[in-house]
Amino acid sequence: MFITFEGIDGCGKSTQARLLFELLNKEGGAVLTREPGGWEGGGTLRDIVLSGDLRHPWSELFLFMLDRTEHAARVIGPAISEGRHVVCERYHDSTLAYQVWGRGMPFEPLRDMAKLAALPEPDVTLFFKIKPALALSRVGKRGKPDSFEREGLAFMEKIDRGYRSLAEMEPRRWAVIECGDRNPAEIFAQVKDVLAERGLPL
Ligand SMILES: Nc1ncnc2c1ncn2[C@@H]1O[C@H](COP(=O)(O)OP(=O)(O)OP(=O)(O)O)[C@@H](O)[C@H]1O
Ligand SMILES: Cc1cn([C@H]2C[C@H](O)[C@@H](COP(=O)(O)O)O2)c(=O)[nH]c1=O
Repeated sequence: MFITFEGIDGCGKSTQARLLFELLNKEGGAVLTREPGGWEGGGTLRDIVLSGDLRHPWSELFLFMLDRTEHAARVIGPAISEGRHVVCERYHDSTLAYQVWGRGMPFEPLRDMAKLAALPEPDVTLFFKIKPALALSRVGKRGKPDSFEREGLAFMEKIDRGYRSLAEMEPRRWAVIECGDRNPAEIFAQVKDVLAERGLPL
């Protein structure tokens, strides 16, 4: 199964993705990956796109797409073909939430890029829904924020609206995980319930 994890910065995706990966990988074979940068060579691209140095929104978009197409070709596609479970932090929906709702780029052309590039479609997308102020307060306690985290609360509220809209558009693929102020174990229990409902009992 190809499972993507989505949500604003600091929502808890990495924490939950790791818990799921550890469970799925008990007998080996599962893949835990992320965007941007989840392929050999992707680290440099990640540094550039998160640096805040790019001057045109389309440069940012093209770098995220370049990262994704290589990631799909080198990591995600082969793993799916081998029948492995793939747990991926962020995927094309991050582009829709951040570049469309966040940066104001056009929805339909960006949505259609995934089909044009023949990207693998996720079986399930988990949206970790959290109050933007709470997520940002967690991000603030971490080290140096990246360029998106530095955009602040109003920006994260736009991204949050984007994710809510995307989840409403495709309820068969998306599952909303209400994080509230629950601890990681409580949230993970809901992740397992949702995946069981979607055909992956854990
Ligand atoms: N349920 C939770 N309750 C309290 N703190 C949490 C919870 N889940 C994660 N955290 C903490 O919040 C911070 C952000 O969590 P995490 O890195 O998992 O989020 P993320 O969505 O992957 O963030 P980003 O997208 O910015 O990398 C971390 O310090 C993590 O330990
Ligand atoms: C894939 C992707 C990511 N982003 C943004 C979202 C985050 O602010 C950063 C990635 O940082 P994280 O700590 O790994 O979550 O990049 C984006 O704007 N568009 C995308 O397609």
